Amino acid sequence: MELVQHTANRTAARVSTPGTFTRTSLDYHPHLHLGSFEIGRALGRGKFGRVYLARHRDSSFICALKVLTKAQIASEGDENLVRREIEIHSKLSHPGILKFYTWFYDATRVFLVLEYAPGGELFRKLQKKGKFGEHEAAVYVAQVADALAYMHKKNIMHRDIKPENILLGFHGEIKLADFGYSVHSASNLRSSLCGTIDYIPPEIARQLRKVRPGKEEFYNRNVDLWSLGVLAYELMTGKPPFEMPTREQTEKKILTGKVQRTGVEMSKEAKSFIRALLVLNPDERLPLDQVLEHPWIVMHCGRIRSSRGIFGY
Ligand SMILES: Nc1ncnc2c1ncn2[C@@H]1O[C@H](COP(=O)(O)OP(=O)(O)OP(=O)(O)O)[C@@H](O)[C@H]1O
Repeated sequence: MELVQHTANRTAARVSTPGTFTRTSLDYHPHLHLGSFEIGRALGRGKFGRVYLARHRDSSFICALKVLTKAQIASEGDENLVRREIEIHSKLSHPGILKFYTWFYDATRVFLVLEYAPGGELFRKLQKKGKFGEHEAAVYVAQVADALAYMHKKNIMHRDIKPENILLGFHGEIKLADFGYSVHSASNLRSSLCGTIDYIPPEIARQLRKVRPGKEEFYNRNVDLWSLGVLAYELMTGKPPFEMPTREQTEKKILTGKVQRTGVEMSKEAKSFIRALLVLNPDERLPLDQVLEHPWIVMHCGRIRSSRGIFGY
């Protein structure tokens, strides 16, 4: 399978804490091992290893097996990232979120048993099509908003919303994935740096640029609202709104909050939707419940009262 090429300036800034990888009792499955699965084609490659299509031999259940190499995790000092991905992902159950079934490990690898998303990455589909029409974009954005509303209710923020982290199910429905940067927002405030440069909100860009050295800048779950606005813009235009030739210029542009003009025609509802989310002050961004009530969403998806409504379950 051809591997996904991320655009050059889509580099992630990461902060990680060293530690050792140990199992958590949660969702650990003591009876599974690699031999329990028939391994099929490679679905893709991530930072720590490959993902394969797999079939559980006893039940014939089809799934995706994400194989992480412990040595690779350790060499990057990313044990906490992986531990967090498992802890958070295993707590989530929503039709718009890729299911995390279980995990196990051997001497050299950690295996995550995940729902198989046959539609692949939304990023690939966007690359192929160039951009989506407003209706298709609104349907995707509404589904992501619905999944985020579920996560935020559980006090978890995703922090890494972007088309690369949105997979597609059998019917083309979204399956939010990649919870390495997600975090419980019990205090509602976290100050670690994360995310991909095009999608980072100004409150994080400011930290990256150390505009206020010595002063710790906090952020909360409203980071996901900004990223949702970036997603809506990119799906409709094919380009993220603050994309610039260099990372530094992109960060500066994000801090202005002024989106690029494109030749792409957009309805006034779509513009108003993006404007309501790409707001510099995190507290003034359109809250998720109002996102689903926004005229742009309502005109394309109808009124969505619950996750049942949008996913038709
Ligand atoms: N459940 C799945 N169903 C179908 N394809 C998948 C699934 N999980 C991953 N993939 C494919 O495999 C690729 C690698 O996934 P993986 O989650 O390991 O890494 P990533 O998200 O691209 O990067 P990173 O390692 O930085 O998190 C994805 O880009 C996707 O194309």
